[in-house]
Amino acid sequence: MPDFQQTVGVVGAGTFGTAIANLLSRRVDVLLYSRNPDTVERINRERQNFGINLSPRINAIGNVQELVEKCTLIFPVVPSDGFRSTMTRLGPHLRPYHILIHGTKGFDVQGITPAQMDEGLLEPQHVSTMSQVITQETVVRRVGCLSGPNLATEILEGQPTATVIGSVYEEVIELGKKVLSSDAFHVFGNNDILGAELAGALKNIIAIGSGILRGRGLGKNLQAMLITRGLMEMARFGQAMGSTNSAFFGTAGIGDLVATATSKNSRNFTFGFRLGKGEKMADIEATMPELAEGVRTLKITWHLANYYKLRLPITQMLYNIVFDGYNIDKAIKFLITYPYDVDVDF
Ligand SMILES: NC(=O)C1=CN([C@@H]2O[C@H](COP(=O)(O)OP(=O)(O)OC[C@H]3O[C@@H](n4cnc5c(N)ncnc54)[C@H](O)[C@@H]3O)[C@@H](O)[C@H]2O)C=CC1
Ligand SMILES: O=C(CO)COP(=O)(O)O
Repeated sequence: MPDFQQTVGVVGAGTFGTAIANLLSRRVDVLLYSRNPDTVERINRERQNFGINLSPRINAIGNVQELVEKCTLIFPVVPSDGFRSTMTRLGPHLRPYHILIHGTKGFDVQGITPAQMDEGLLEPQHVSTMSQVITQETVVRRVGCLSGPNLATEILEGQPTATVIGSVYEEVIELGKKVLSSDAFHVFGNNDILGAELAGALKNIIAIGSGILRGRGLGKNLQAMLITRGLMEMARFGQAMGSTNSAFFGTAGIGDLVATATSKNSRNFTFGFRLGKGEKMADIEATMPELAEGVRTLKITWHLANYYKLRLPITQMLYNIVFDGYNIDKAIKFLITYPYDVDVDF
């Protein structure tokens, strides 16, 4: 494939969108979309975002139609609860020749009210991954996802890491590799896009748990066990949703799980850490402008696990702690004494 010369779009000028824009700017010109006109004006004036200097190849833009007309390849990187509305905004301008590779790690819920969900009425038909939302809301078919240990703060500092582009289309993987690969960013490809998306979303739940343990002052032994058993729960849930196990044991799974579940740069870990220190959910919510994705994912996963009749004790205890105020020390005791009888059980 010859060098890709076109301008590439990024939708969402948050920390990860900015990190992706900076990586892309090593190879291509980038248009970074923000829905906030003040953000667009500030980025273009200051040439900085989150205190990081932006490459001269990055320009902020507030007009979605212009972005879509100028860019064939677009990276949507907005939180999962705003993803569908973002796609409905882009949808009328997108054409079948567009390629979308998203970086969002969460689930979409549609066709059920929050109250109905709380009544236990959530079913798989209500839940979509972001790639599914793209194909539901737009004519674009060549879709991929980015998933891996990609803490935005580290990428913005220029630290090296790796990612996976999940897509059933080889050309999407190849194009993603072409525009993103560098000596600071290794890009793998995997045709199991569902597995990559599920792994990226589910690991945030375990990262919350790991943060709780750390906040409680507990050490590496227990953290290691949480990660080990947490990975099993992720894979088991993934199987129920139709993915293979393999994605959970690669860069998008164990790779991202270790990074997110051990880093104070992770919002999910930090959310858990603050819970573990004894802060109340409402106080944390009030001081986290964009709440950690894992909180939403935990609720959706717990309801779907009930639907599938899965036994996921860590997910269960985290749900009890986060949404019902269950005592953390009792939850830890429950898990330590849980009748796990097999070490590797899949
Ligand atoms: N921060 C990180 O280290 C990483 C984040 N991710 C994922 O990337 C996604 C975005 O995360 P961050 O950039 O960290 O979040 P952020 O909170 O820093 O930024 C989100 C951005 O999206 C914008 N936004 C929200 N709803 C929107 C909408 N409906 N239309 C247009 N823009 C909208 C917000 O204004 C904000 O600028 C999340 O799903 C997260 O899980 C993935 C890998 C690493
Ligand atoms: O996906 C992540 C890192 O790869 C998670 O980052 P956050 O916990 O900050 O959302």
